[in-house]
Amino acid sequence: MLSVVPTPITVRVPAKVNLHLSVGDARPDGYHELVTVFQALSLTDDVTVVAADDPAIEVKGEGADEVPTGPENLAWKAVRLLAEHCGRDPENPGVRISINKGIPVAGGMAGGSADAAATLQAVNQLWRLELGRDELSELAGKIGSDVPFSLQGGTALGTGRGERLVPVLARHTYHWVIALDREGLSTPGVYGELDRLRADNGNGRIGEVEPLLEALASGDPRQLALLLGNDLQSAAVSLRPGLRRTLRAGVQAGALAGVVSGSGPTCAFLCTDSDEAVRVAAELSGAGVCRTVRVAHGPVPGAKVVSEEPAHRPTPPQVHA
Ligand SMILES: C[C@@](CO)(OP(=O)(O)O)[C@H](O)COP(=O)(O)OP(=O)(O)OC[C@H]1O[C@@H](n2ccc(N)nc2=O)[C@H](O)[C@@H]1O
Ligand SMILES: Nc1ncnc2c1ncn2[C@@H]1O[C@H](COP(=O)(O)OP(=O)(O)O)[C@@H](O)[C@H]1O
Repeated sequence: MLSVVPTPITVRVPAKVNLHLSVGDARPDGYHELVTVFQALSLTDDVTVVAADDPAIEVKGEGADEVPTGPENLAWKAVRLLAEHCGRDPENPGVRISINKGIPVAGGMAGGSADAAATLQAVNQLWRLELGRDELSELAGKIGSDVPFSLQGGTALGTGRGERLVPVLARHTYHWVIALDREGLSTPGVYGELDRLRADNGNGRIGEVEPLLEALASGDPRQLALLLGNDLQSAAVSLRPGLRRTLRAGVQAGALAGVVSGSGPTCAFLCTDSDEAVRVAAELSGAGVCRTVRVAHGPVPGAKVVSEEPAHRPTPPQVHA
């Protein structure tokens, strides 16, 4: 009898930073209406899926210990949703998933969303579903507000919960220094803290998004730096006061500007060019204000298949007796 060696599929997927994150009031469903500009950065996770009788998930790399491997893992949610969508058994999807994390966990850089997006893309190919971009994006939005952007990548304007996207013209590659904190922050916790701060003292709001879109079209990082803004920053700083020091240290080290990424606690610093980013990263890493520092650039593409190789390549062919 002939059996086919299962072919694993690996998808690489980027982190994101919010260049602009304007948060409206809480809606009746508990979500906040957003106007945000996402940019996909070159910190990535790799997600590999392979057909297997015993479904399982394994997580390696940056912060792997903090990532659940059960049904709460967003990659599992993606597999179950796709199985339901195409009439397979969601309890027994016959897929094994391996995640190699380079995106900080609970860092406000959409790592879990990235893994869900990568899994949608990979399983779409594994099961030869041929779902198009719009259909995958609709499924992505059911998993989490950030998941459609992780699929799409680039630079995009997000509205609604953040799931409705329009691509944005970004003329330039931007160079970032990313400061990772010692411990994550909970996204609902940070939104809740913002509501509390606003109820207590009417906490200020960042301005309109149009000037930032113009700065992106001009391609001038100095202009963009002046316009980075995040309504969640005050809430993240309120929960993690040490971030104030981190933000100051990045600018003192020579970054054009710094901003808390999404719900934090990761801070992103925009630099004039790649050499300057390396220099700022070295100085910031010596300042003792964060766990570790990375250099990244953006925009980069969204979730993308990077390999479709045989799992164990004994010697070709892929079919054995
Ligand atoms: C803050 C942002 C900014 O891009 O990113 P992160 O910092 O998490 O990466 C996002 O809004 C996070 O999106 P995501 O992490 O996908 O959130 P979801 O799973 O959809 O929602 C988790 C919880 O966050 C809160 N939430 C999320 C999105 C939104 N527009 N309003 C909200 O209030 C709700 O409490 C919700 O229950
Ligand atoms: N594949 C995954 N990778 C990382 N975290 C995950 C994943 N699936 C579920 N989670 C959970 O989601 C929480 C938020 O993680 P993450 O998406 O990395 O951060 P953020 O929402 O701040 O961008 C984590 O604390 C973890 O418990």
